[in-house]
Amino acid sequence: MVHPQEVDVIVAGGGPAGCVVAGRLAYADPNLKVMLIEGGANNRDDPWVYRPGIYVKNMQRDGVNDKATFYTDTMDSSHLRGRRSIVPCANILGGGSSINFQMYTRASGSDWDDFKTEGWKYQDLLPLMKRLENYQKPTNNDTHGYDGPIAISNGGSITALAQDFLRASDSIGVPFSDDIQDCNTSHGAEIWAKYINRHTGRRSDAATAYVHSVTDVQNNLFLRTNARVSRVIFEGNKAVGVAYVPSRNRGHKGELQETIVRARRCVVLSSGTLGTPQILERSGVGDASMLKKLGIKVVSDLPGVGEQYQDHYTTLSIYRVSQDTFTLDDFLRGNPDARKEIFQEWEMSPERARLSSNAIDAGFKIRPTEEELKEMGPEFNKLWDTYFKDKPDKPVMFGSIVSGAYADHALLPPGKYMTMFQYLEYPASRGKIHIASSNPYVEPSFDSGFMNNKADFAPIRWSYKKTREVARRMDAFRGELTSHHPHFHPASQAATKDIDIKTAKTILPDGFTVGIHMGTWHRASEPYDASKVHEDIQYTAEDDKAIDDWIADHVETTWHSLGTCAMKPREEGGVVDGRLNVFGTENLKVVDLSICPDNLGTNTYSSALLVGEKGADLLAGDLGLKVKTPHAPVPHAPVPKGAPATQQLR
Ligand SMILES: Cc1cc2nc3c(=O)[nH]c(=O)nc-3n(C[C@H](O)[C@H](O)[C@H](O)COP(=O)(O)OP(=O)(O)OC[C@H]3O[C@@H](n4cnc5c(N)ncnc54)[C@H](O)[C@@H]3O)c2cc1C
Repeated sequence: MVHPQEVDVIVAGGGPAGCVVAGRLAYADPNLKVMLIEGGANNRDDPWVYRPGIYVKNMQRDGVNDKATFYTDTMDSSHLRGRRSIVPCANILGGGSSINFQMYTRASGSDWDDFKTEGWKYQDLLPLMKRLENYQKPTNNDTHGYDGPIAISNGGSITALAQDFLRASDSIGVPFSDDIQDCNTSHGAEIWAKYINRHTGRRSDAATAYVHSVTDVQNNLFLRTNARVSRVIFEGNKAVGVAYVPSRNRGHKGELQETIVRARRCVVLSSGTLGTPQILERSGVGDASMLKKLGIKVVSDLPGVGEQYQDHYTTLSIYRVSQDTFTLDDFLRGNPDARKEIFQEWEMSPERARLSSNAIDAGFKIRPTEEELKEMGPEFNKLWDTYFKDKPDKPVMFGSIVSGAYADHALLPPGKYMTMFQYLEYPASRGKIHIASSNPYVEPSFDSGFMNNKADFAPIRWSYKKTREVARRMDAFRGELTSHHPHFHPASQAATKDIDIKTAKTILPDGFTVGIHMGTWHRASEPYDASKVHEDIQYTAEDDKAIDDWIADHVETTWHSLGTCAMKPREEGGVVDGRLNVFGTENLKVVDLSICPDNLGTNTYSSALLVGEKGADLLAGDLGLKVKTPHAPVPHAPVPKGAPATQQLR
């Protein structure tokens, strides 16, 4: 296909939101010329993308074929005890949806109402939430959709650890529910669904669903990959095109080699929360004084660009499990037999293979009780009163279980593990990102802002205790991997204990040192006793301090960046209006998670798709078009004979 130098609409960035906009518009009108420009490689039919269970590999950083860009704090953070945090974000077509962990959750209804923007209320958005889904699970509420391009299911397998987790959660007061993604439930546990098509076993990424589906049947959607958009081209304040450069700056002795493509109708920026503000600033949209210092001509003075960066915060704690539990550890270690078995299983029947899963099979949303709130200190209580108290649909924390260690296995002792993820859903902390040069190859200045508001410590501390109580009550539990827990004083009642000697002997039956008794390095757990009644661990103020230090040392991104180009009034630091138009410009929209003026209590793929759907409708409205449903047939998603009612028919 010959690439035109001028099209109707340019979409800069091929993440979920960008794929939805480009795909929906191109499908709406075969005469409309749409170009999607993506900084990373094409994801089409890449087995390292579509096989769900190998997602952790995407977090390896080898500098050769990285599927992620790794943003590191520019300065040491005093809130992280001198550490710099790292935020990986996607660098591949499909954006986060090509490399993410495929966990399906949705925001609470009040999250959207809190945007306080006409047309963005929960009830306005519900039809679009349904439009995007091909929900492949049974459900008892009317919030899901069945005819959309994005498949959601339990994947090819669910490990036994999930049931163990759900039973133990129930015993500590988190009840089981068959769907806590109804945009309303804020305290409950469930089998965690996945962005996996249950009929093919493949990841349901946004590029396959929205873009490849259209390029298979029409020729008006032009795709450029490995091309980094450096800036928007303006005539006056009207966007008329973009300039892009090769993503890798290897040729031309480091000189900028820009290619220009013109857009007759609109330029849409969808380069994600960390990419979009950089493009805006390089184009002259941002804080005027900062831009002038960098020698950039100001098009629109918007000091809010790049500010109010938000994420969710993850801590993870790792536990030992019995040797007869199925976990992915041997596969993740690269054990040749485990690898062969799991890959072969996928080749034979991907729809029910263990690789057709992310091994994150269960999770919960939780809110504290009155009693627990009292222990959470004044900073969090203040936030509770203003932010959570009157919004009963907002959870404070998520927790989920991984059947295996989410860690570098070269650094772990032999054995089997489970990981508890704790996610803070509405942090009060804020960060920022700004360019340091007009050159698109120069690293930006980044401050993740993690934990810079003290109110964020108490809920994470609370959820660490909660997930630990769940783990201790699970049948598979065989101790704590002490390196991945707070360093409590050894004499504390809360001190962690590693594997029990009986289980240790099943790991290394011929080991001469298993169970040697020195009393210092290793504190063994009691042997497993199925009839034991567990009392909650009591924590002292010193123990709480140990947990807070551990949080500062280890809290990480949840890869849910949002908020740097907020949709709110200009005088309040807003960057876009309710129709996603950039203030002070014409023909320029932002459509990605950077537009969120407040946080969303969810793993954010669902929200990025929803913002994309809303953006597609708004742009279609501007162009006098209407989005067509159902969307073009999704490649590799055939409907088997005797398709159940929840599968889309084609
Ligand atoms: C490792 C990881 C795990 C995650 N796990 C989950 C999960 O389990 N469940 C869930 O719901 N969500 C998850 N997420 C979050 C979810 O994937 C993101 O919220 C979502 O992808 C955001 O969509 P977006 O369109 O706003 O931006 P992005 O996905 O960030 O897409 C932006 C795109 O723009 C491209 N780009 C950037 N700059 C430029 C430029 N200058 N020129 C051209 N292209 C550019 C990037 O390469 C990228 O493809 C995860 C994300 C990551 C990274």
